[in-house]
Amino acid sequence: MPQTLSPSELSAHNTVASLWIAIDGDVYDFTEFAPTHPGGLSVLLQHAGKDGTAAYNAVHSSSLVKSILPVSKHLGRLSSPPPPGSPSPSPSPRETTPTKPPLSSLISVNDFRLAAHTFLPPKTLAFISSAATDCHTHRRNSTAYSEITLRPRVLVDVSAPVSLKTTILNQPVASPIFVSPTSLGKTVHPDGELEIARACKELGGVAQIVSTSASFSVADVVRAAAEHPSASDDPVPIFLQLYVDKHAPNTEALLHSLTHPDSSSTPNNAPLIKGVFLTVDAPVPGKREADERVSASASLPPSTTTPMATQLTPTTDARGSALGRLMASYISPSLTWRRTLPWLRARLPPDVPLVVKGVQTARDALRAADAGADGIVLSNHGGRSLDTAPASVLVLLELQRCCPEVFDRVQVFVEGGVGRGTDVFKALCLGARGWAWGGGCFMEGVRRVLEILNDELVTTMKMCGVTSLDELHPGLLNTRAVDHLVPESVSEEHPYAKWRRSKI
Ligand SMILES: Cc1cc2nc3c(=O)[nH]c(=O)nc-3n(C[C@H](O)[C@H](O)[C@H](O)COP(=O)(O)O)c2cc1C
Repeated sequence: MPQTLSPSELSAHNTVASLWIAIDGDVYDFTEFAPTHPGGLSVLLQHAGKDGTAAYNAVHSSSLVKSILPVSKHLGRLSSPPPPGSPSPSPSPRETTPTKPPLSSLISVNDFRLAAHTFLPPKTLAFISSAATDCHTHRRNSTAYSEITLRPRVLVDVSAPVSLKTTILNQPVASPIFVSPTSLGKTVHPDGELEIARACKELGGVAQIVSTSASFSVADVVRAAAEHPSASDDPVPIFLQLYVDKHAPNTEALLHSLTHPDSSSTPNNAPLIKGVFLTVDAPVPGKREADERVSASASLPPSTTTPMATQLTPTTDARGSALGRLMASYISPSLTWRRTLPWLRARLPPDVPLVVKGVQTARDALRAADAGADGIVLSNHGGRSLDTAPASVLVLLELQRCCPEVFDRVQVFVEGGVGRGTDVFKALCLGARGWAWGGGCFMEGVRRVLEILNDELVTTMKMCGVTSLDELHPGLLNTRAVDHLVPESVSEEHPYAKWRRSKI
């Protein structure tokens, strides 16, 4: 006999920490599922603690909820189900004035992600948290790490302090963890990318990659870092993430301005950037349905300008309102290994490294090395581009299995799967030089997030019996649970399925 729950019991569970919704008279606990809801957490929050029957039935079949949630999450029957869509007795968090939780109460990256869902405006949230179609890659980026287990060494003296200092593309940095480019920083924080630069400085010089579609120019970001008072005087290495413009002269002008600045911007007219990360995993925008669904006018901050890219006004079209898609229409879809890399190389001073961001196979890692790239980022845009592309840590394993020599030819970085210090540890053990974090989602507390990740990395190292980054190696991991998912050769043929023209 199922338990009976009253509407007031239901209404008490109206937050990300405890998120219950009634559907067709049954009460379900969505708390664990909510962060991975393909339509976005914010939609579930709108119905948290209430009867969501009408909204649910408008988009889902009645059986779906039962197949998605385990039986244990079906909590019981609602005693007197209110008519669909009727207001709940107590207001949901969305109906009250949202307040930001104190930073000190957030102690993990996931805490930040959940907190963002409680106070960011719907459109901002949809833009930063959405991923492509069913979000499989987005999820697998992190679950693949959890399938890889650690092999700790015990009774090792780990009393020595751990230094995370290393180099990235010849630049000294305070940590192998650095900040990925995320566009339109102002949608999250009025100072957007400037705030990230300040945090990177306070942490003793963490590398920051600034998006072509950033809310501030690279020159502004460099200045913000330089002018920010901080106990550490170590410089913040700032890199440009490059989307090549359909109108190539725009890109040429941008690169020229960053590599040949006037003396008012940098001493000795040195390049403003320490390198260029060319993004190659988004020749066309991914289909991010949560972003398409929320109207462009839904509480978007007034300023969504991109000083380094073609200006566009977010709007709505027949496919929806995705900010990511509408703002990306300046990006060229016609880049190639043969034309684009030599063209870019010729436009950069020899000491400004070029990195290919978005490599997803061993074959393309070799192509990047052959094309003279200095580094590659194994990335799928955080699952925002092509759903069911492989989790990036699996591509790292693919390189180890199929073309280990590539680690001697280019610096290999990994990103995707915002997570834990243990994830960073695993990527470093597998030969990654650095691990980039998609910082845009949490601009507000970027310093604290980086501190948490660094702290978790150090704890993991000590628990595994190592006190220096040089001591990390694959033998500290057990990858058997995912080894069967890793391709066995760089061949681009399928291992057994053969293409044949139909004879029928
Ligand atoms: C809000 C947002 C904006 C992004 N903008 C860009 C961008 O302008 N250029 C780019 O190369 N990648 C962009 N990315 C992808 C990130 O650089 C990175 O690949 C991804 O966030 C890594 O996955 P993670 O978020 O799971 O750490 C963006 C990601 C997010 C979440």
